[in-house]
Amino acid sequence: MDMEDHKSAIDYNDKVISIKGLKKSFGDYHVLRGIDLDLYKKENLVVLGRSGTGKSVLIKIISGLLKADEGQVDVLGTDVTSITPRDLMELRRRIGFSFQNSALYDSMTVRKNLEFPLVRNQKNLRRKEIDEMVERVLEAVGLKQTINQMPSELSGGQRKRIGIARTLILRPEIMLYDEPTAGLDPITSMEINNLINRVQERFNTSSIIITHDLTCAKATGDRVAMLLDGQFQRQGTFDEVFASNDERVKQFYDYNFIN
Ligand SMILES: Nc1ncnc2c1ncn2[C@@H]1O[C@H](COP(=O)(O)OP(=O)(O)OP(=O)(O)O)[C@@H](O)[C@H]1O
Repeated sequence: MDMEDHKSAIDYNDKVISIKGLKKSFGDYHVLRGIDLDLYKKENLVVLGRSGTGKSVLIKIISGLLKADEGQVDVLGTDVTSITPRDLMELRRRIGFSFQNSALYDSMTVRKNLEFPLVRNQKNLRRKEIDEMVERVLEAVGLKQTINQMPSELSGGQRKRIGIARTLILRPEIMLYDEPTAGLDPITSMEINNLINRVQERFNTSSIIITHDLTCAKATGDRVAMLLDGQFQRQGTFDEVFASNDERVKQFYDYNFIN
């Protein structure tokens, strides 16, 4: 990392997400049973939880794709539980999604893939501005040399990084990463973890990182929150969360630490 890369200070006076008493059920199944969670400006928050505990449901509620049954969900100063469709669209532009299925367009070069969201969202950009923005995000993910390549010529890790670059080009204030290291080998995973941290520093983003890769959690999380039985039972630094005698926490640690 170069000299200008240093961890930006988290601003604990600025909550970008504030969730209180969030509940969500599907029929008789109570997935989220009273969630309280804050995300601060420039913070990386890792959400841990076993498969099926409601991590994706939580992200969908934050991004307005699912409605909460109860509770308050403030995102960038707006309550998404009572938002109009138009305001929701505006809000979504300020959020970057890095999801497992956010695939690149196979028939377009890296450059075209990166231009795509820009050209669609900001109609009046000049060629020079577009080129500069593409180069800036490519540089940020360390893949300038791939600009004219096709996605099929890239490794899985490189494709993931280009996907993150494509999200960054719209300058999101919040980044949501869903299983960012799933399916990647340990070294490639480490590169993605470093990138998540670099994005936070360079772009001053606040992030929620959903994972069950504990190496990723430890490397990226300023704070870790563990979802157990529909609630965040434990929140704190990685070490604080796992310094627990709770059998469920111990079990999670034993089965998920890949290294
Ligand atoms: N639209 C829906 N309708 C009915 N049930 C749903 C719906 N969405 C999610 N669920 C249920 O809610 C529970 C939590 O799902 P969710 O996808 O949030 O889990 P997760 O923690 O993200 O798990 P994973 O790590 O496997 O992705 C699951 O039991 C799922 O079947």
